[in-house]
Amino acid sequence: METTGPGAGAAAAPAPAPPAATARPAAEHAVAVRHNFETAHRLPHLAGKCENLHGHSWWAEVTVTAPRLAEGTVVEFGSFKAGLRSWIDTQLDHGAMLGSADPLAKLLPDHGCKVFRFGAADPRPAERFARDLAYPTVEAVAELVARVAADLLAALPCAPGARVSAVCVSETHVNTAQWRETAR
Ligand SMILES: Nc1nc2c(c(=O)[nH]1)N=C([C@H](O)[C@H](O)COP(=O)(O)OP(=O)(O)OP(=O)(O)O)CN2
Repeated sequence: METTGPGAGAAAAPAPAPPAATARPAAEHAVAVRHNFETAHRLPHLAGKCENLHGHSWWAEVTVTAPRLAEGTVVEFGSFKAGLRSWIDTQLDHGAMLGSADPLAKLLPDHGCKVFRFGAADPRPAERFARDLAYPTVEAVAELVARVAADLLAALPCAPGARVSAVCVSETHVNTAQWRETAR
C-alpha cells in the first residue's frame, strides 16, 4: 500500500475559485465624439434668471466603451458622428428645449418656432427619449443625449460589448453635467 506521495495524509488543497461572473476586464477601450448646438431653454421651476428663455452654445461629448475591438475599432467614428450630429441638429439646434408643462411649449410652435419638449405625455417620436425628464436642465440634456446615442449605437456595427458609458454636456464654459453608466 502506498503511504507517501500526493494524496496521502492531509486533504488536497481546494481548487482556486473561478473568476466571478461579474468581474470587469482589467482594461477597456473608449472612444469619444463631440458635437455642438445652439439652443434656447427655460427652467421655470428654478428661481432666478433661468426662468427667462435664454440661449447657450451647448457641447455634448459621448464616450463609447468596449472590452475588446472589432476590426481595430470600438465603433467607426464617421458613422457614429453622422447619426449623432443629424439627430442633434434636427431636434435641438436653433430651437428651444422646454418642459411640456411650460406654456411656451405650446405658444412657440404656434408661431413657427422649433421646440423639443421634455416630459411630454404625447411625445413626438424623438421626444420619447425625454418623456420622464421634466425640464431641460443640463443634467437632463446629458441623459437625453445618452439615450439617443445608445439608440444610434445599437443600429451600427461595433465591437462586442460596446456601449455608451458616459456623456458630458456643457451649456457654458463653466457649467457642465455628466451622465455616467454605473451598473453593468
Ligand atoms: N444644476 C443645474 N443648475 C442650473 C442649471 C442647470 O441646468 N442645472 N441651469 C441654469 C441656467 O440654465 C443658467 O443659464 C445658468 O445659470 P448660471 O450658471 O447661474 O448663470 P451664468 O452662466 O450667467 O453664470 P456665471 O456667473 O456667468 O458663471 C441655472 N442653474
